[in-house]
Amino acid sequence: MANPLILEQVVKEFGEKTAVSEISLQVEKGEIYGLLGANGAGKTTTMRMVLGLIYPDRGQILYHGKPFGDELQRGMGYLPEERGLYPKVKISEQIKYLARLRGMSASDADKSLRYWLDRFEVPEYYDKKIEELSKGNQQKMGFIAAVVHKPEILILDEAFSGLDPVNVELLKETVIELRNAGTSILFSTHRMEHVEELCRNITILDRSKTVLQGNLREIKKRYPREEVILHTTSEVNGLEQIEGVKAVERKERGYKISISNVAAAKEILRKAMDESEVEHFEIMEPTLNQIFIKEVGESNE
Ligand SMILES: Nc1ncnc2c1ncn2[C@@H]1O[C@H](COP(=O)(O)OP(=O)(O)OP(=O)(O)O)[C@@H](O)[C@H]1O
Repeated sequence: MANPLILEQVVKEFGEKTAVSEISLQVEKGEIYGLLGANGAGKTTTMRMVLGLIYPDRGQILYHGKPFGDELQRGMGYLPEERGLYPKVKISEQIKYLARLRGMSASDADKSLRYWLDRFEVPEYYDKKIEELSKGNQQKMGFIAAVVHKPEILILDEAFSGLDPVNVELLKETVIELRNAGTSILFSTHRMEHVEELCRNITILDRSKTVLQGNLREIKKRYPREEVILHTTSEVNGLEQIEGVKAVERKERGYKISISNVAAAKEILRKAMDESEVEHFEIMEPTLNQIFIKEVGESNE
């Protein structure tokens, strides 16, 4: 069966401005796909096209192998970056209304809404208005509005921004549960650690263009390891003098050392073992944050 969501060379222009140029990607069933990029890179525009809110100028978007149609909208959920719910309407009214629009029966919509309010430990919000809630709690209601009808494809644009750490964890757990239940999730964020935790495949956009794409594990393997973490029982002198060592940072429990080649790492370990006792030695994989800055930073220079 075709993947739930496929973008093929999708282009969007606003007048002279190309917001998205030839993006291609595929989101599989039960995966969280990361869409990353600096401000203005084209993430929201891409998501709005996936939702059928705006149309591509070229290329195509396929849902289970088919182009966009009314019935498809029912299978999608969207948490917009900006808040999308009416401030003065009762939460239960508007979320149930949205669920019914997307094909749920009144009783299923009610059941599902109550399930989610309980899940987020705020059953009393059923009778409240959005304007009565804090910003973070409004965001949680936006999330419920996106998932209340059990969509197959879920679009999350900066879903965790503005939430406190406890609520970030809560939403993260929920997103993982939805993925495990088979939901295909297109996820945009500026928080690289969330991508590292959640996403299998990623696309990094830079000023409308795809600059990096693929499986996150494999991408990380392609980048050189340029950092060593070393913990020893006593001080090790002269690490800076080793060939290939670029910088040595003293940390609470040892050293963080930037290197330009693997030979330097071996030499660091040898010296540390000669002069002290090594408690921990690790040649670190680059973080996604470092990769992002490398790709997006360099092309902006
Ligand atoms: N309706 C529009 N009319 C004209 N230009 C637009 C429109 N929507 C987006 N753009 C432009 O397209 C580019 C991509 O914008 P988009 O909102 O997709 O970026 P983004 O990656 O979501 O950024 P951010 O991280 O800041 O949310 C920007 O330069 C933006 O100014």
